[in-house]
Amino acid sequence: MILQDSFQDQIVLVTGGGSGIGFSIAKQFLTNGAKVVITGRNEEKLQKAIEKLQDAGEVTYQICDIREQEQIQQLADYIKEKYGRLDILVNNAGGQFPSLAKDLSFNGWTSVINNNLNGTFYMTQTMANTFFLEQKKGNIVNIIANIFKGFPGMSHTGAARAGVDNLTKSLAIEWARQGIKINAVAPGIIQSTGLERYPKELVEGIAKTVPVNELGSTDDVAHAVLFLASPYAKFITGETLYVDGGQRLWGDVFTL
Ligand SMILES: CCCCC/C=C/C(=O)SCCNC(=O)CCNC(=O)[C@H](O)C(C)(C)COP(=O)(O)OP(=O)(O)OC[C@H]1O[C@@H](n2cnc3c(N)ncnc32)[C@H](O)[C@@H]1OP(=O)(O)O
Ligand SMILES: NC(=O)C1=CN([C@@H]2O[C@H](COP(=O)(O)OP(=O)(O)OC[C@H]3O[C@@H](n4cnc5c(N)ncnc54)[C@H](OP(=O)(O)O)[C@@H]3O)[C@@H](O)[C@H]2O)C=CC1
Repeated sequence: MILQDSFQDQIVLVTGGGSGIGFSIAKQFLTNGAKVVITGRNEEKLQKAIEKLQDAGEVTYQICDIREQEQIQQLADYIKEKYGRLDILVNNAGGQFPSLAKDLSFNGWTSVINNNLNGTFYMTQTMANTFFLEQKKGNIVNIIANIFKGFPGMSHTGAARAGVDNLTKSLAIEWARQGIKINAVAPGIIQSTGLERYPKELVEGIAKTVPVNELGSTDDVAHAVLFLASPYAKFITGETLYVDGGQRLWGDVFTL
């Protein structure tokens, strides 16, 4: 993507940047001149990612569970001390597991809501209060999922991501006059480390359920994120961009 140095020396935070989609987002920002902080819960994973990313530009990591408000404030303090500002937040960290609603324990439901809805809100509010509202400038991109027709088989994450989809619209308006833009990217099925954790029988042949007959790549998602964070999208806010090969419009994601 030609971005004409749009991200030169911009400070970018990518949650869950140690693997998969988040790793590609971090790499693309670095390649386009940004300084990037990646976060996650697993230090070894983050260190390995830094080793692979450091040739592309200035990148550091912080351990931060997005469900832990104290850890999020510590992360904000780290960025404030190191850079004095934050330009772009990518809320990519998240995850869930397949389960029919009837089999979900209350704790299983809560863990997925916490991970994908509450964690995203905690991170967004903390970074807005610490940086964006004071700066009167900021750009937020939330990674959600294909929830266009609901998410049968993963109703917990469907509910959580629909919450983030709507939060994106609300905050786009609440913060529009403060120079803050917020959009979302909804990936379809992406060939990534995350997908490797799903049962084989669910994933086998899944590309056939995608109209374009292939899975997306982590770079496909990263390109959409960079577009929304770039000046090319300066008049776009409160929007969700589907990166799904048309899947939201056609058939089932997986057989129940
Ligand atoms: C095939 C189509 C794919 C569709 C496209 C989507 C793809 C992706 O999003 S891939 C990328 C995402 N990566 C992941 O999803 C990572 C894998 N998931 C997780 O790491 C976890 O599921 C978690 C983060 C969502 C939950 O972690 P945590 O809160 O630490 O969970 P606990 O181990 O404490 O368990 C809490 C609660 O949840 C139940 N549970 C956890 N995993 C499963 C499971 N695989 N199946 C059923 N139930 C599960 C667990 O049993 C606990 O409940 P209780 O037993 O009642 O206490
Ligand atoms: N791959 C796909 O087909 C799709 C993916 N998505 C979403 O895209 C995002 C990236 O997924 P993908 O790259 O595929 O999968 P990964 O599992 O590789 O990435 C998820 C990342 O999030 C981090 N993470 C998860 N929970 C937390 C938490 N509580 N606090 C901090 N970090 C956390 C993980 O790091 P660590 O383990 O170090 O905490 C990991 O780096 C996720 O939100 C996912 O649900 C949505 C639709 C489809």
